[in-house]
Amino acid sequence: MASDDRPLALTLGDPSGIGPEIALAAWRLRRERAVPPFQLIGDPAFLEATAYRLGLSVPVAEVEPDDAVEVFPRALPVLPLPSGATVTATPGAPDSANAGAVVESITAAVDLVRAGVASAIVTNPIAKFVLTRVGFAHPGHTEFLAALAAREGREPPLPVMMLWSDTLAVVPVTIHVALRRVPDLLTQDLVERTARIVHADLRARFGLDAPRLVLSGLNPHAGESGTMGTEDRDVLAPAVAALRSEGIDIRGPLPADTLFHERARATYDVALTPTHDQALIPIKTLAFDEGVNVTLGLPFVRTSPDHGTAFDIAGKGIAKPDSLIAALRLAQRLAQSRADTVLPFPVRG
Ligand SMILES: NC(=O)C1=CN([C@@H]2O[C@H](COP(=O)(O)OP(=O)(O)OC[C@H]3O[C@@H](n4cnc5c(N)ncnc54)[C@H](O)[C@@H]3O)[C@@H](O)[C@H]2O)C=CC1
Ligand SMILES: NCC(=O)COP(=O)(O)O
Repeated sequence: MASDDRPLALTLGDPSGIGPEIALAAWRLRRERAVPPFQLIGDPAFLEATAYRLGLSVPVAEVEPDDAVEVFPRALPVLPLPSGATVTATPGAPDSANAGAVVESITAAVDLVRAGVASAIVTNPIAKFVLTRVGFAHPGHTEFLAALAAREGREPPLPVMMLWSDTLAVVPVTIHVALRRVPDLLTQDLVERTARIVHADLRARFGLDAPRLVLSGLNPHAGESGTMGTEDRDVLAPAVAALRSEGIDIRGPLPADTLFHERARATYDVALTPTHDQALIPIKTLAFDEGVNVTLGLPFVRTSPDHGTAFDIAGKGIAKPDSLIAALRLAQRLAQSRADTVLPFPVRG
């Protein structure tokens, strides 16, 4: 089967969050917004009940993996969980009783992609604490998917989180870790490996011949020559020098506070930052509804909306499906990408 013909695998996410309702909304907008065919991996009866509760006329069809594309125009295809687990959930009230189903949906999506039945994975948001309190060992999808991608006897790949939009693309070098741990984790090796993956994936999957990277500093004023912290001078600058000597177009470390205004954004394709929030605050400010979370460095394509479970609005029917739709569309394009396909990186100056 050609990659164009395969559906995307959409995970359940936290069933008490907005994932199920934005999946229903995305399906309703499939024609208007050219949403590519997807199948949700979960409990068909739960999706049906969610549609009913919200007053949405969405037919839900229980499918086999190969049926989704044919079914998609007329019904939301839902593939039951391999274990047959069912789901009950109260919107806005996360319950670790569903942790097994949430995790199983993710592993099933990876299995579908591995088997060549789905072209890419799109994940609905999970609440990390709901899973970790029942022993889930990974801080997020990004790290879990890398563990699932590991080949026997080999180190798992280094997963790289990129948040992408038409306005800005950003990569946090450290991801889900406490701020106080960042200086220790921010090694020259990590910066270099991260930048190499970003460079390679922007070329191979996003079709950019010569991606322009920048790296922000960790400290105020990128350390002000070592007077406000030494990591910028002693760790980040040598990483940039080494990467440049390999032919990677990267500048930095540059002061983070002046890296995200419009003229600065026109000078690069993607900004790498030492910490999670240095990267995610600007993109969620500029493009919250359109932003997509893409995991680079994996042997398969995975995207996700940029937002979380939004328990505060779950079940109210007001959650916007835009970021999920952007994630579905980007996943399809990346799965089909060839070297001659240039995705709209916004920031070409
Ligand atoms: N990819 C994933 O699985 C992600 C999961 N999370 C998880 O989500 C949980 C909640 O995180 P928060 O920091 O509260 O962020 P959040 O993104 O869930 O919510 C932040 C604010 O944005 C609003 N919002 C989010 N998505 C929206 C949408 N589609 N339409 C309208 N309004 C929307 C919410 O109502 C809330 O006011 C956390 O447990 C976190 O771990 C957060 C980000 C990504
Ligand atoms: N803040 C981004 C986020 O939490 C998404 O994490 P992941 O579940 O995609 O690893």
